[in-house]
Amino acid sequence: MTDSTPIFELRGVSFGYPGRANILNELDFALPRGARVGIIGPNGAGKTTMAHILMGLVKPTSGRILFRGKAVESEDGFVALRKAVGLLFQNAEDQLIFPTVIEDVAFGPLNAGKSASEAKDIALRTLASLGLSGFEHRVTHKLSGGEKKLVSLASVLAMDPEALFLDEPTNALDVDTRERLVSILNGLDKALIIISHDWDFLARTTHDIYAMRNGRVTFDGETHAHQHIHAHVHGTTPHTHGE
Ligand SMILES: Nc1ncnc2c1ncn2[C@@H]1O[C@H](COP(=O)(O)OP(=O)(O)OP(=O)(O)O)[C@@H](O)[C@H]1O
Repeated sequence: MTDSTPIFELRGVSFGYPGRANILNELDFALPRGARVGIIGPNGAGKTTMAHILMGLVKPTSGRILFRGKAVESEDGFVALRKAVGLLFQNAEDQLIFPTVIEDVAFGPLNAGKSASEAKDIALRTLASLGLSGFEHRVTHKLSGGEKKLVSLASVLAMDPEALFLDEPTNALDVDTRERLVSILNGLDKALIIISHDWDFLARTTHDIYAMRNGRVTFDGETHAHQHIHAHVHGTTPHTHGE
């Protein structure tokens, strides 16, 4: 692997759910090291499915997944990929499976072979880095939606992945929690790939925008130069960031 080898690649990936037409058609996508990428596309376009195929949770009908330049051909390969690329699920409930916060956040490090005390230390440090000190003994299912999202993120960051894949992270977040997420993500030295309908969020956290259409992902431009519409001082007038 060289510095220019992407962290992961999807090559010629096609997929359709049983009995339905293909939603991914010969899709190609690569995430370079250190890249910060947004993915947009209409509801039902297949963005979440693409994320799940990458992580080995759904098997493509055809095509290949490469991790650090090598084809992933076994569950062990996907285990290694999932350590390096942390997926933040669209629904925090899919991520948080234990009764308490500390158990959820320590699970990844424990599973990766850390001792119980090392895993606990990592979990406490990760929670503190997200402003969640004191949350460790909270009951997970009693947290608010925004708190669950941040604890989910802590459980992913505790694995210290090289890249984060976030699936619609701002859904149902209030303004303050969304702002917190922007500043957390901008403080991370990691590659990012973010699926979102939230233009303003993508403009503030990513550099390149890709669009999913007709089962493929294509480069749509740099975020700062992208014309778009969102709730903003510009109202609904299309504008360029930096204006
Ligand atoms: N397990 C499943 N079985 C059958 N169809 C499914 C399944 N999961 C998703 N789909 C369908 O596949 C299509 C793509 O879904 P997917 O969640 O990947 O889209 P998306 O681009 O992430 O959409 P959104 O922006 O609404 O989250 C949708 O029509 C969805 O209903």
